[in-house]
Amino acid sequence: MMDPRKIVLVGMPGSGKSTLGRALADKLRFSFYDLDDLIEEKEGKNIARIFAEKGEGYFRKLESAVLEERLSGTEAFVLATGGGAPCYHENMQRINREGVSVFLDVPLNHILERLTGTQLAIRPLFSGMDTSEIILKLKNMYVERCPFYEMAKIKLRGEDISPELLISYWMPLLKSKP
Ligand SMILES: Nc1ncnc2c1ncn2[C@@H]1O[C@H](COP(=O)(O)OP(=O)(O)OP(=O)(O)O)[C@@H](O)[C@H]1O
Ligand SMILES: O=C(O)C1=C[C@@H](O)[C@@H](O)[C@H](O)C1
Ligand SMILES: [Mg+2]
Repeated sequence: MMDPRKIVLVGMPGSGKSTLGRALADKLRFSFYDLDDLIEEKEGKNIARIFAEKGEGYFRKLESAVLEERLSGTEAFVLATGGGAPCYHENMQRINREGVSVFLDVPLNHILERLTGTQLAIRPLFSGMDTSEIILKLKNMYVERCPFYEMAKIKLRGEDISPELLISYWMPLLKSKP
C-alpha cells in the first residue's frame, strides 16, 4: 500500500540524494537509509568490490532485493537510492506502489562539478575516466535514465534543492492519506 511516510529519493549520481536525504530525515525525524550502504552491509563488501568481483548484473539483482526489503516495513523513512536503481527490475514501479518518489533533477554542469570535486575511485561507474569522458558518460546516462526518473511523483529541478522545498511538495500528499 502507498505510504507517503516512505520517501524515496532518485536521481543521477552526485545529485545530492544522500546529502539532502539525511537533512530531510533529520527535519522530519524519520530514519535515514542509503541503499548503497544497505547493500554493502548485506554483502559485507563495498560497492566497487561487488562490481569488480561479481559484475553489474549481480549488483542490480542484489540492489532490487535490498530495495524490496526496505520498502516492505511499516517504519517512516527517507531512502537515498543509487543513481541506477530506478532503471532496473521494475524498481520504480515498486517504489511508487509503496511510497513517494522524489526526482532531484540537478543540471549536469553542477553534477560534474560535484563529482570531479570528490573521490571518483569510490564510484565504479566513473573510475579511471578523465573529465571529457565523464561529461560524455553523464550526458548519455541522463538521456537513458530520465524516462525512469520522470516516473517520480515529485520532481524538483535546480542546483540547490532544500529540504524545506521538498517538504512543501510532500506535505499535501501526507494530508491526503486515507
Ligand atoms: N546542494 C548541494 N550543493 C553543492 N554540493 C552538494 C549539494 N548536495 C550535495 N553536494 C555535494 O555533491 C556531492 C554528491 O552529493 P551526494 O553524495 O549527496 O549525492 P548522491 O546523489 O547521493 O550521489 P550517489 O548517487 O553517488 O550516491 C557531495 O560531495 C556533496 O557534498
Ligand atoms: O549510477 C549508478 O548506476 C550507480 C550509482 C551508485 O550510487 C551505486 O549504486 C553504483 O555505483 C551504481
Ligand atoms: Mg549517495
